[in-house]
Amino acid sequence: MRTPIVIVNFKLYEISIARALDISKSIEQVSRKLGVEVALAVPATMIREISSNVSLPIYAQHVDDDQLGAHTGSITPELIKEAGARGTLLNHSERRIRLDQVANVIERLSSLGMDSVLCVDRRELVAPAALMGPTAVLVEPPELIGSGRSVSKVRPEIVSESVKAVKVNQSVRLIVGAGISTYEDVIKAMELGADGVGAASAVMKSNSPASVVEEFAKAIRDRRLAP
Ligand SMILES: O=C(CO)COP(=O)(O)O
Repeated sequence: MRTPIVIVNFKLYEISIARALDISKSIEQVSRKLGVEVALAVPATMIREISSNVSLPIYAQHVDDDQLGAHTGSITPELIKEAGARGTLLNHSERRIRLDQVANVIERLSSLGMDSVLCVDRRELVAPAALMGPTAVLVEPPELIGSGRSVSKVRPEIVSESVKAVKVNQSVRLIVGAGISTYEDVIKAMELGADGVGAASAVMKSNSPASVVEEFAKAIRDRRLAP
């Protein structure tokens, strides 16, 4: 995973693959223009089409720990890799997995050379999550998700304390999300030491998703250029 990074979680805000592909291509142009890494977490049914047409890292939004065999409806690390994904969100507050499966799924993803973004809902879980060795920990207080009130603005201590906590494992990045909506939200997160931001509704509910991502990317670029 290249950081700093913007992870756009499409969630279920778009069900048309054609429209999701248009959004992805326009975000790809922004990423290229500003030289800022952007990953897209898309519904599993869209991974193949979008990863085949967009050079950005495409992530799944969830994977199961099921093994090959008699399992119905499972989405596994092997399946999303076959579809062209470079990684996945894991244990998102809207799609939890059993805690006893997290370490094994991270190991399976790592053995496939895939990124794992392990989601936690509070700063106290950042250190234990980092010790499981994911690529990144994404901390998102559920009460702020979809609120338009950003964690970096209304709960900056969650960001600063998570930045400290993640250092128990030097190889793990710290990404923050929930309510991230503006240039200022992103630059504040970066100033507090985050390696990136995760966002969904501000991007996907906008009439111009790429324009919102452009503001986020400008904040990351400007922070990088700051003395
Ligand atoms: O869940 C999130 C990203 O995974 C954050 O959602 P919002 O950006 O809509 O607050």
